[in-house]
Amino acid sequence: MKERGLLIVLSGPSGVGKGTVRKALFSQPDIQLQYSISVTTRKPREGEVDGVDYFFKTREQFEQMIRQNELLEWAEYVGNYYGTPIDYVEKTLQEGKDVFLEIEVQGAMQVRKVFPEALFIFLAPPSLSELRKRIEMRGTESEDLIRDRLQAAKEELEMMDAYDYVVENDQVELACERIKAIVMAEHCRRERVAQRYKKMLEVE
Ligand SMILES: Nc1nc2c(ncn2[C@@H]2O[C@H](COP(=O)(O)OP(=O)(O)O)[C@@H](O)[C@H]2O)c(=O)[nH]1
Ligand SMILES: Nc1ncnc2c1ncn2[C@@H]1O[C@H](COP(=O)(O)OP(=O)(O)O)[C@@H](O)[C@H]1O
Repeated sequence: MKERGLLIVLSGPSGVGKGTVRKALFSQPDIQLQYSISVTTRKPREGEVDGVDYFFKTREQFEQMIRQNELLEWAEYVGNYYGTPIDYVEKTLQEGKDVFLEIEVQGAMQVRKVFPEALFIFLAPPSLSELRKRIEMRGTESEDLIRDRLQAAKEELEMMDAYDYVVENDQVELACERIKAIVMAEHCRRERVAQRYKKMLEVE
């Protein structure tokens, strides 16, 4: 039977650079990850494509997915729903591939209940003022929404101790290298545990 893939969960406040770091990570030839596309009721930003960045749904459609147990986790964040379709995650892990979730903290805590063996990484900003600068620089949100997201950021930062690793996103390339090192180390650890277990069974 094929070994199950590793589930990797990346969280961090809005504007910290999750999307940017993830894209850098996915362009690296020496690490193969499968991105789980989330469902959201948020309106698409300019340039976002349905089925690539998110599956964009109405609130009714989203609530139906909740009722039909189609989501591994979901949360309401700054007035919109976000959730992870469970089928893709389950199927891909079973194929032995690593799955990468980029989700906020409430959802991450729900994932931990279902997949305690997943790897939880929190991407942290160098400072709150740098975080504000990055959200403003991106220019996708109004002043009101920036304020709400910064408020949510403060609550999210309080949750970082619940993660296995905290990675600072001071520079994109460095953050990307750190995450890569964590994933590779976790693979080695799992391999060692599996081998020890196998040996133990051989002896008995
Ligand atoms: N719980 C949960 N959060 C998600 C999911 N997809 C995205 N998010 C998070 O929702 C928050 C808002 O996402 P978005 O509106 O795209 O803003 P951005 O992170 O500032 O680009 C971010 O923290 C995302 O990581 C999901 O499927 N479930
Ligand atoms: N290490 C970094 N240094 C400076 N700017 C960054 C860094 N990482 C990301 N950014 C910029 O910050 C803004 C928010 O990044 P984004 O990836 O959209 O964040 P998130 O997905 O966490 O909301 C973007 O304009 C991005 O180019």
